[in-house]
Amino acid sequence: MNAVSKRPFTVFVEGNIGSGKTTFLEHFCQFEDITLLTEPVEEWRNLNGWNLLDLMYKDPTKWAMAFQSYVSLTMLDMHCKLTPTPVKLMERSLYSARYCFVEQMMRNGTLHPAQFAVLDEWFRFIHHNIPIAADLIVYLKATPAVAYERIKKRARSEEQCVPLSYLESLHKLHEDWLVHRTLGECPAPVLVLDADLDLSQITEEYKKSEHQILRHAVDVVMR
Ligand SMILES: Cc1cc2cn([C@H]3C[C@H](O)[C@@H](CO)O3)c(=O)nc2[nH]1
Repeated sequence: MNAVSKRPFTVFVEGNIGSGKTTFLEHFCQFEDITLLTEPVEEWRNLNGWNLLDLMYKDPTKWAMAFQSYVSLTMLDMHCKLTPTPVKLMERSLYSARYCFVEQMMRNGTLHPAQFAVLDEWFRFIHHNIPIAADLIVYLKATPAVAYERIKKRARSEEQCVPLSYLESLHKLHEDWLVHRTLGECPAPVLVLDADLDLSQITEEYKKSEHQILRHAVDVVMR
């Protein structure tokens, strides 16, 4: 009788550009009972030699559709990845793809309504036909000004042209989706963390999520 493998406790780590998701995920590297799936930015920067991220930021109206189509494919790949561990932490999801980034690009006219309709249809089809598990959403809530400063400091070349106004509208979409619940569907309970805290204080903030996450990682003795 082969053991029926329970699906892993799945966490989406959501937040604006520069909200500190990578730093948050690195905090959980220490636990071997957790599989970390970080955002496949390197795949977006090199698809058969094409840097779709750069193309999108350089000419959004021309490349947003191709970029968001590919982002959705890579996110679906992450959702479908089988993990050997009882806990799976994903950076972002098909939900933030649809309700934050695609929504933002439709509202600011970067995506033509017909292009938006195609991306929305893909999202609906996947959402209704492929089980995309979520047990908890950790929302790293950062004020746009703090996120903006971090982006400048991180200096990812493609992002240097991202204006504060873009972060402000993305922030509002995250708030509507995860806090006010006025946009789209929220697939799991949301734990909001204060992502404005700087590195020294933020580890304390992370510990708030440790309990909710690690209690599903069988071999970790709680501190
Ligand atoms: C799901 C999803 C993630 C994601 C990231 N991005 C951008 C924001 C950042 O500049 C970079 C890495 O997150 O990619 C985007 O435009 N659309 C996205 N959709």
